[in-house]
Amino acid sequence: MTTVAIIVAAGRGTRAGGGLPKQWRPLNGRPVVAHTLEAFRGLRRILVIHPDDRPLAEPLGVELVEGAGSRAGSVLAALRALEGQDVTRVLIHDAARPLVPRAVIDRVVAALDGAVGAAPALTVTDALWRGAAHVTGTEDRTALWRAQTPQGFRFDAILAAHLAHPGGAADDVEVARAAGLDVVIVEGDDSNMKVTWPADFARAEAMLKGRNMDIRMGNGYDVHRFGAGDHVWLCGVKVPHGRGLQGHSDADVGMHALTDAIYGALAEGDIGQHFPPSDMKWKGAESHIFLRHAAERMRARGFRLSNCDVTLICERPKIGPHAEAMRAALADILGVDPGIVSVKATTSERLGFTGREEGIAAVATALLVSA
Ligand SMILES: Nc1ccn([C@@H]2O[C@H](COP(=O)(O)OP(=O)(O)OP(=O)(O)O)[C@@H](O)[C@H]2O)c(=O)n1
Ligand SMILES: C[C@](O)(CO)[C@H](O)COP(=O)(O)O
Repeated sequence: MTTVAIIVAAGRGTRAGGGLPKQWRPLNGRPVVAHTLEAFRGLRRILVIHPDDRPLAEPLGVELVEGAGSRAGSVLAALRALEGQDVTRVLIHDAARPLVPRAVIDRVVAALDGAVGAAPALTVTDALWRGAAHVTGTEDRTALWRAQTPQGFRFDAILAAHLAHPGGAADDVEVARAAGLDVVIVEGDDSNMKVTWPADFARAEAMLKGRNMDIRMGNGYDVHRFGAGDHVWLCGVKVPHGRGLQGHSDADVGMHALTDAIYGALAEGDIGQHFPPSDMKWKGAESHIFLRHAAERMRARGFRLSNCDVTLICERPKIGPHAEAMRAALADILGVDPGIVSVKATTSERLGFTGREEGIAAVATALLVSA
């Protein structure tokens, strides 16, 4: 059983405007048609092009067929090119539908096991009105469908149907129906939109970004012991206290936990790996250096911070009066809005090392999303 995907891309995209025909314009950095072809990977693919677009199409490395002045003419050109090649089924798809989910393609293919033709569609969920500037009536929308592609057929049947058709059909299902072929409806998908108007590019890009979104969560934990001193650094704020925190750097336990949470989300180790305590260069270092580095790594990897949450665990100093300043300091270092930075504190009910005031612990979580 040989199934071939015919991707029709010979139109001029006049409604979309923008100079280059819509299928050659970029969507998230790649031509629309490159996304469409990728959706059919694993199948033999034929791309139907306008002769003027050959220089754009050749680098894609797929089989090319030159189309005609109408969509139906372009489809027929591909069908004729496949004649005598032992092709049993074809999936005819608009290049202008780059977001077709694999599940839709699979449903069409599966339905062809028991039918001559199969095509995806969606029910009409909005009311349908008649009229111009004013509503003059409402259409009955029961049994109405919004047609999508790929439209799949037994090869011989659809070739014969196209050869017999007088022209002017909206799609291949119309051609098939005119030849008396039965076409099964399978479930389509909202993301399988056809890029038709200028605003559709932004909509398709947003959908693509949502589909490819990478969400990363990381956590961090740190502890520093109390020693002599008259202040502690916590989340970038100098807090007066009867003792100080000991450490190789300025011992900002909250900032260290947050830095590790970001490294953790990136799966890039921890502070110790990036700034080894054995390296005297970092002796007494201000901890914003570490947090800035983690934030730079985050941005370089194409992520942004969705939110972060730091909890300081200590009996004293009391954190509440400083929490807002800490949020602002962390947000400033990270280059983000303080609204996505949380700093809070808890005691450990006088239990354990924090309860005995031997040191301060901090835990942090960070959520990163692809930018
Ligand atoms: N002569 C044609 C006309 C259309 N198509 C393809 O058929 C699909 C659906 O058509 P449509 O969205 O109408 O594309 P265009 O005809 O390019 O758009 P417009 O009508 O705005 O010019 C598109 O992938 C288009 O490239 C084709 O291969 N050959
Ligand atoms: C083939 C099609 O995409 C199915 O919905 C549609 O018929 C193409 O219509 P257009 O008028 O060429 O935009």
